[in-house]
Amino acid sequence: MKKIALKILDPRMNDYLPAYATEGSAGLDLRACLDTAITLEPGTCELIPTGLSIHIADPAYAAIILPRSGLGHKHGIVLGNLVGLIDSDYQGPLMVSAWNRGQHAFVLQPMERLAQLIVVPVQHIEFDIVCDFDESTRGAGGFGSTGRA
Ligand SMILES: O=c1ccn([C@H]2C[C@H](O)[C@@H](COP(=O)(O)OP(=O)(O)OP(=O)(O)O)O2)c(=O)[nH]1
Ligand SMILES: [Mg+2]
Repeated sequence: MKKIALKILDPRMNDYLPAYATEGSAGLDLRACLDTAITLEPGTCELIPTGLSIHIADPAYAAIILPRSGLGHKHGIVLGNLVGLIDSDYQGPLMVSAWNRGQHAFVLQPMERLAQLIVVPVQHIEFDIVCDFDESTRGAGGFGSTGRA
């Protein structure tokens, strides 16, 4: 298994280290490392510390922060940046932008699971500047060009 350096910024996180909930889980839950509950009013966005920092170090990997489906679907709590991208050279605190896109205030409790982190492979590329592409079946068709049903 790939090892990634993890720094525990808040000692309370020792009891809440991110772990895969099941053998097949893709995501590691990230918690709201707060001292007191905060209320996310509808339409507002708050940057929430996770109490952790990671250094992936290997440019062939990145981490992605995603919403939790239950919070997003039932309570409207998603991410202010929609998706968070953690660069392999980032060493700062892992933060979650919590956005209440719903109609009701949401009280976020200290240490509540707020979002999830996945680690994904990344392919660095270089560009080969061309005037024309080799023709593909799709060509420039997009945005529904293949129909709906
Ligand atoms: O949800 C997020 C998104 C980003 N980050 C951290 C890790 C990431 O490596 C860094 C920069 O993120 P990004 O490149 O998406 O933001 P930017 O607005 O382009 O900032 P920068 O100019 O620092 O790259 O911020 C988080 O902690 N949480
Ligand atoms: Mg950036």
